[in-house]
Amino acid sequence: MFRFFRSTENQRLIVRLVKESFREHRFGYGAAILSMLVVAAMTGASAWILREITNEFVIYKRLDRVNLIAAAVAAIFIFKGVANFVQAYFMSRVGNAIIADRQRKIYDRILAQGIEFYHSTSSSDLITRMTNNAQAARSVLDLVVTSYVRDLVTLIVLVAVMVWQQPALSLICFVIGPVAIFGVNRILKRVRKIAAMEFRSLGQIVHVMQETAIGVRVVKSFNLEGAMRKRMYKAVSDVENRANNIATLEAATSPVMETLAGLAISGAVFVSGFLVLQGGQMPGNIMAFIGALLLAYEPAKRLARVRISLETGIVGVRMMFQLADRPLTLAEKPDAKPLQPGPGEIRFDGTSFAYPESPPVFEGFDLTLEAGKMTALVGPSGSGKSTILNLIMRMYDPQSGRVLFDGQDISYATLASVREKIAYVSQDTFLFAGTIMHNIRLGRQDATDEEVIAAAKAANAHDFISAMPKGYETDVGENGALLSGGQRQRISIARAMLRNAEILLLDEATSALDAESEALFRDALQQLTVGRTTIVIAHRLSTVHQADTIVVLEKGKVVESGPHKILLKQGGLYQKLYEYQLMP
Ligand SMILES: Nc1ncnc2c1ncn2[C@@H]1O[C@H](COP(=O)(O)OP(=O)(O)OP(=O)(O)O)[C@@H](O)[C@H]1O
Repeated sequence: MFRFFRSTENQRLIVRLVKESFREHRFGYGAAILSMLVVAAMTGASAWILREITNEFVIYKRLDRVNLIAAAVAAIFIFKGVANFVQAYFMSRVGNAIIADRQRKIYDRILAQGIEFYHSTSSSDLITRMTNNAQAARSVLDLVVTSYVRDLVTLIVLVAVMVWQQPALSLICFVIGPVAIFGVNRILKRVRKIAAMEFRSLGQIVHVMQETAIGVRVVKSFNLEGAMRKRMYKAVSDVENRANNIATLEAATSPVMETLAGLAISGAVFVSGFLVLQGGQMPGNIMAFIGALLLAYEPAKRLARVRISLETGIVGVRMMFQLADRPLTLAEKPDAKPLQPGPGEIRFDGTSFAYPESPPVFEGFDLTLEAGKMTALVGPSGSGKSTILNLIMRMYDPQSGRVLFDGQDISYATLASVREKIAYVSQDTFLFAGTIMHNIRLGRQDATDEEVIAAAKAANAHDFISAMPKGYETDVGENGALLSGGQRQRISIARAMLRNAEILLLDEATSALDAESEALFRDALQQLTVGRTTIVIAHRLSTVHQADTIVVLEKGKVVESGPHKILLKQGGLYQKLYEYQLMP
């Protein structure tokens, strides 16, 4: 136990966890700790009463004390029972509250992170953290409180009883204790290593499960069941083996402890025999001593093993704090102000940008996107089209230069005010679990049912929605799996319609829609773009025709810009792309 406090990293983690949690749950922990003290005192009293029973009944033959002592025994156990209940009640209340608090905190932190964080962290890792780390925090706190308060105080009380009754005999405990701690510590290092590996394997199980569910079409069509099964079985066996290893190591502490306890108790019994039979000691004192020694065994065993039990939980707590301490990849400036309304002009002014650990995409990039007009971005793959949308949405901040909305630098604005101005229709439409009504309403959460229906009508989605048996209350399935690609796209347009934002960003879908769906989609889009600053990554000839300006990008530079007809006549990159790439 004492060595535990020398392990500085674990100590730091636990002190931080205890500080944060005790601050928030003062009352619950206070009540639990008080009742633990009562439990400890009652355990001491139950050893003590053995002395009274033996001396008063056997030696002094005091019939008049029988009632009193019997009542005292009953009182000790009733008090102990009630205190145990109070302790368990508050510990589980606080424990559950801690899991909930931690999950909220972990989620808030993940949610506050910028998109870069999500690119560098696997979703299975996040899911495992959410479930495991909060649980780990609870187990560590439970262990710390029960071991270092209940068990430690019980042990101190019992040792006090022992010393009081038989000071010389008590020395046995002071010899055996350190030997036990030394034996257990040797096992500890191995447990630590295995616990970390077990966590990684758990993450792997979630990861493979997720890939199976998301990639089910590929898994089935390429007959990948065997390969996936192999990966899953390996992860499952890894967890099984590691859990077995930890259990074996934990169990290995038992023979050590039992042997030492056996030696201590038999030594004490041996010496006591002489003390009573030849030394004239009162047998009651010896009974109280042996009683205390026997009662001390369980809390002492738990205390000696506490570090091993803590090890698995600490892995999760460490990960939880790593997440909490990870700086936000994109944070608002402390004095960030909301953007003022304006017509919706967007300007890149000497903007330089590179993704983390990647070469620059833009260097000193200038571009003005006119308010209320439609600009189509075209260019070869990797030329920077999606990056322009990312910078407008402020998914990233440029390393130098500015992105301005109506003359206001968006990196000094609040994130919410930037995103409020934008409606984004992405190529891979994402629908959330729930009904069609719910999914469209995500565009503007205070919209009435009538407004949602109006948006769906404008997006040419109303007819197919009404034709469904449950209409707007139809469940879309996971990520809209129960709808067709064209239907999903029109729902995402309805969502953007409802948002009614100044700026519309459109990563136009390349997926082949049938002719009718495409016509409906294009028509819906046309309605959506009226009067808004629209920037579209164009893959369709029709969209390029519709655009007021076409900006042709190549390797992060604007190489041509202007209306379709003029660019086509110039015979440059646009004409080439138009002929080879954009022709349907
Ligand atoms: N998250 C990222 N991290 C690192 N590099 C990235 C990231 N996203 C894009 N890039 C790189 O930035 C450059 C510009 O990519 P961008 O996605 O803007 O091109 P694009 O013109 O939209 O291409 P496409 O038409 O293929 O979608 C490319 O070289 C790409 O490899």
